[in-house]
Amino acid sequence: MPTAARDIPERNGSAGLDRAVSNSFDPSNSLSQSPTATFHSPNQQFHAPQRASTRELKPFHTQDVKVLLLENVNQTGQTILKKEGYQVESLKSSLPEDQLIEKIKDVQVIGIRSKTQLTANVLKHAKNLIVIGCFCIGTNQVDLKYAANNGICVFNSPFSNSRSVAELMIGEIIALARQFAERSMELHNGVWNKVSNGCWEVRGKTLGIVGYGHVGSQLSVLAESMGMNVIYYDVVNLMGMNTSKQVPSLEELLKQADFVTLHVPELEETKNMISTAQLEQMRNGAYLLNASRGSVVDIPALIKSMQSGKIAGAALDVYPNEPGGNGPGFNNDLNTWTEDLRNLKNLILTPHIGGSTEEAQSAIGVEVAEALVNYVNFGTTLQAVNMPEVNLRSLTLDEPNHVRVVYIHKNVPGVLRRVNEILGNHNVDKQMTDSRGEVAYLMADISNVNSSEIKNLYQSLEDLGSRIRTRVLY
Ligand SMILES: NC(=O)C1=CN([C@@H]2O[C@H](COP(=O)(O)OP(=O)(O)OC[C@H]3O[C@@H](n4cnc5c(N)ncnc54)[C@H](O)[C@@H]3O)[C@@H](O)[C@H]2O)C=CC1
Ligand SMILES: O=C(O)C(=O)COP(=O)(O)O
Repeated sequence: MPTAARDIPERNGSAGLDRAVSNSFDPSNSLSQSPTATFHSPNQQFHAPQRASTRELKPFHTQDVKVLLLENVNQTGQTILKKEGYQVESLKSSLPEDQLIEKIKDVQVIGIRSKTQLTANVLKHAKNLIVIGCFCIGTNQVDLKYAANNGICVFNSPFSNSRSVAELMIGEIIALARQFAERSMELHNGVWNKVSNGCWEVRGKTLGIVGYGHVGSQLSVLAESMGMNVIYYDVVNLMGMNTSKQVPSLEELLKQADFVTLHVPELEETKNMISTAQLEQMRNGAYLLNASRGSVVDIPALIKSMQSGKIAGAALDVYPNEPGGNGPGFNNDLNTWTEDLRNLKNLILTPHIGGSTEEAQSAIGVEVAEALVNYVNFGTTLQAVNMPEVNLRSLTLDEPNHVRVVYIHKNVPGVLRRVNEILGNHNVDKQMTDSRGEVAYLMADISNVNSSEIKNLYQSLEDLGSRIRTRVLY
């Protein structure tokens, strides 16, 4: 388990508690001083949950907070984090594991997209890390359980790129039906090939959506507006948009659909969800689209089905292994079947760009960066994907000697009694606690705390056997 130093930045390898407490008690920033002299109200644009008269809470000087952003996180997100005073390093691509391990040792905050793998092996080196921001929808690239059990909160952006993915699917459905990519490639090579054979309108055709969540349901509306019939399969019973209809099994969907499009998360159950048997169940001359995760389709099986003519076309945006950055690299070294795939006709290959639009990326940048700031500065876990959602009304400027205690602990009996014995010498103004699996999250605002008492308060909580992480914000 991490030591106390995890929660607070270290310098020159020394444990950070003394420094954090003394740093936070810069004489000009003393709790005993006038609150208006000490605290200023947070910038409303970036602290949506806070109100104008609320007080900023900082665990340490914000300029000590180090943030590593990978995979070209949008400028909107970078701006928000820099405005807080955090030290932000932003790289355009992901990092190989050994370099990632070196970098992650230093930072309190990391921001990634779909490529960077934050496995238990990487996270065990992240001794100072308190929060991960996935600037995307998927969180399969993070070991969420390991993170929670080690007090690292994870946030994502649940729907800001859903529309972009749905629009890409619409473009690709028409492109496949008209063999558009093929004709364009031929003409780029100087070949005029005017054909109608095997080219169709999409009106009146059936679209089968697998996974009717944020992306699937958006796509459903767009497809119906082009006159397509929409059916969908999902493990959850969901109300269909407009006249779309849920079917009881994947097999039923595959038998009926002219176009099959996949929008499920990467899970054990969705691995190779479309393989030889499922491709056989599809209609002759049907089309397959995958913009979910590369593991969902058995690509060698798809190659065979396309070579035999059973599947008339496909569009792939995601692959089991994807390059770490832009440039050459989509070859057999990455996935052994890449050359066979590249040689197929009526196959649209895109480099995981489903969510890559200006609109989506700038919205995601704001959403995730705000969640990170609210977590670092205020302990708020609203919208967290691996921790219970806990928030308290903000402390105001009228509450000068207040401290916010955040205590992440093992979800075992008797912890609250012991925590409240420690907090009990002060007035607990408000408290919220919730649990998710093995981890519980407690937030309490307590009053009448002298600066000299904070270190003891922190240490007493740290000494409890149930402790995962303690943060004292004031
Ligand atoms: N290509 C790209 O750039 C992007 C890819 N994605 C991928 O698309 C996936 C879906 O995104 P959203 O629609 O936002 O997710 P979502 O969570 O809103 O919807 C997923 C749906 O799949 C269903 N589902 C789960 N397991 C299933 C199973 N075994 N069979 C059938 N249905 C199942 C769920 O019940 C849910 O309704 C994400 O998890 C992500 O991996 C998301 C955004 C961009
Ligand atoms: O949002 C997702 O889950 C995606 O797959 C998009 O990922 P990206 O941000 O483009 O790496």
